[in-house]
Amino acid sequence: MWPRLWFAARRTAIQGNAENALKTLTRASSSQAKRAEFSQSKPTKSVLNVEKFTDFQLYNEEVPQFLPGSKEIKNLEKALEHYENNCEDIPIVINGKEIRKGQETYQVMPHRKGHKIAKYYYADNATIEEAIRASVEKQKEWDRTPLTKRIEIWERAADLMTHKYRADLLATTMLGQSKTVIQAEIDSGAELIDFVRMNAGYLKQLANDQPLSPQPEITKNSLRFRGLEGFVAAITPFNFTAIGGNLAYTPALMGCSVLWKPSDTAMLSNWTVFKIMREAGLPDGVVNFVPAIGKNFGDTITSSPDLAGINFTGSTATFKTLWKLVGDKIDTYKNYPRLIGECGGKNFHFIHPSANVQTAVAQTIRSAFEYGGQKCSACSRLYVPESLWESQFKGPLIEKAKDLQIGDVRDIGNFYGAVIDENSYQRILGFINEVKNDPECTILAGGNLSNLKGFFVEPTIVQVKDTNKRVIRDEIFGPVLSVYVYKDSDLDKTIDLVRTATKYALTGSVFATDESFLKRALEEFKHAAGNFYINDKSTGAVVGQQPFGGARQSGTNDKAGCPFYLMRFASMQAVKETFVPLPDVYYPYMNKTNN
Ligand SMILES: NC(=O)c1ccc[n+]([C@@H]2O[C@H](COP(=O)([O-])OP(=O)(O)OC[C@H]3O[C@@H](n4cnc5c(N)ncnc54)[C@H](O)[C@@H]3O)[C@@H](O)[C@H]2O)c1
Ligand SMILES: N[C@@H](CCC=O)C(=O)O
Repeated sequence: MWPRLWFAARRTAIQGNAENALKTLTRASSSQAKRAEFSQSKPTKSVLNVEKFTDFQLYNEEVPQFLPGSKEIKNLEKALEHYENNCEDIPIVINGKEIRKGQETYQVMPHRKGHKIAKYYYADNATIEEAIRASVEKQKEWDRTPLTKRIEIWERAADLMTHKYRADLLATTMLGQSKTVIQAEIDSGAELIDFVRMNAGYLKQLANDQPLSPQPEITKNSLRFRGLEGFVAAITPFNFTAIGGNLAYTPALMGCSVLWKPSDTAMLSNWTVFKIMREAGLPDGVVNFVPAIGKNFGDTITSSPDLAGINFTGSTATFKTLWKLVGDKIDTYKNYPRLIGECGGKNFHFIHPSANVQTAVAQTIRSAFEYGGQKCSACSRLYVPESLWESQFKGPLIEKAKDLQIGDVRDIGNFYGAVIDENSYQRILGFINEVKNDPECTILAGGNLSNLKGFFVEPTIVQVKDTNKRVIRDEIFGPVLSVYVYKDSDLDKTIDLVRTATKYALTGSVFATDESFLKRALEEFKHAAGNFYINDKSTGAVVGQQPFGGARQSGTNDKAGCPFYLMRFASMQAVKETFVPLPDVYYPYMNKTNN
């Protein structure tokens, strides 16, 4: 009796009449009551609460104008005064405990290298291990925190960053990373706030996207988010405060616990982000602040069986080192560690003979020299056709580069400040000396450097005759632009060259008004850039508008600034809940009844 009623109920439900299906089930369950020892007597209810969201805050933060006398300028001036005159003592923070021990180190202002703005401590291996243990413990608890609660913290943090602490974020980024006010704002203001607010919005969208449950009275299917079991190491670069915040806190939003190793040369701004997240209500231990010597940190985290992921942005060489360490120890981990790495670039501007020259020149100057070329997306190789070069392009390009003023970032007339540190200065000097000694390279602008007061490098333009030169092939990460002038009749050959000349594939732009060429360019450069621009510069991706990342040696292309990025830090669990009993094993066609 019972199985027939059960299958009848299923059939009715499949036909869409849920109410009748339930009535049939009720009859079935009453006939079943006598055999309660085999099965439940009535349908059960769902025990899994799947949170649903309706309000998604998906909008970009407005960039203020910073006009003289404006409120934002007054606030900024005050904050700059404060951070210039108070050397902050930054601790290691593990599970809320502030630790001030280990090798003492200082962060200086790159444009005034004698001026210290922060003192911090390198965690030794034992301290890194302590942070790992604390993170692994915390993850179990944090992962049970409802999404709604986490999202509230992120939205509160975005508000704190927008209002109360915006000037602090900007000032610490300007002084510590030598950014002009506008470069600091598009990074530690707008982009950081966008990451924090929009990632919370993306999580709501993702959580709403639940699997099919065609017979919800009988079976409910759900997908629930789990953080990565163990800990995630966020290893972050100097050049974007926003990247530090995104790399450390997006895994946390998704239920992971994190060891954040900030860059030595972005310590003060990254510490400011950490403090804001703490004030917003993030429980202790979810993100642990662990400055350390890179190699010690890399060796220690990859030696832990609990390593669940590495969220890295920085140079290709460092990422490869980490990948190799993980590969060597793959048999020791409890999970397969997720490896997320956004790395270097050698980004191109390709000028077609039909291009609007004025735009192409202006966009190239901005892309190559804003923040002294220290964006992974900066244009560092320019291809110009012979038909435009001497007659229209070369003069304005050189003139504009020579016109750029560089110096202290507090002087608003300066286009950029200093490069980040002595290492960077010496690397750039190496490239410039190489081209000075190479008869196949001509310096068209700049080429002078000074590290007396700070690490200053003039905007430098180098024309190369041979595209195999290191200066047009390797990442320099400084204000050095290489130009190759191609014969108009060699268009096809040059396209090929642009595509294959480097190992990177991060960003690239084409400038043209010829539509058929632009359509062709979309195909030709499909794998040459993760972020591709038409008649726009290769820098300046906006969260939610141009999700960011490149392939080949430029990284794992996980596209920060869109919902897919969040999924890298989630290990989903599919849950099927069945509300009706199954008392027997037979199918109707078997024509068997229960005893
Ligand atoms: N693709 C992107 O989205 C993106 C964005 C920003 C910067 N970048 C790239 O970042 C680089 C510049 O940043 P950087 O100079 O800070 O890079 P970096 O590789 O020198 O350092 C990045 C981080 O790795 C740490 N580190 C160094 N050696 C380590 C090791 N052995 N183990 C573990 N950690 C180690 C550093 O201390 C720092 O925190 C450029 O190559 C740039 O193109 C890429
Ligand atoms: N997302 C930034 C680059 C970040 C890397 O340095 C841009 O698009 O310019």
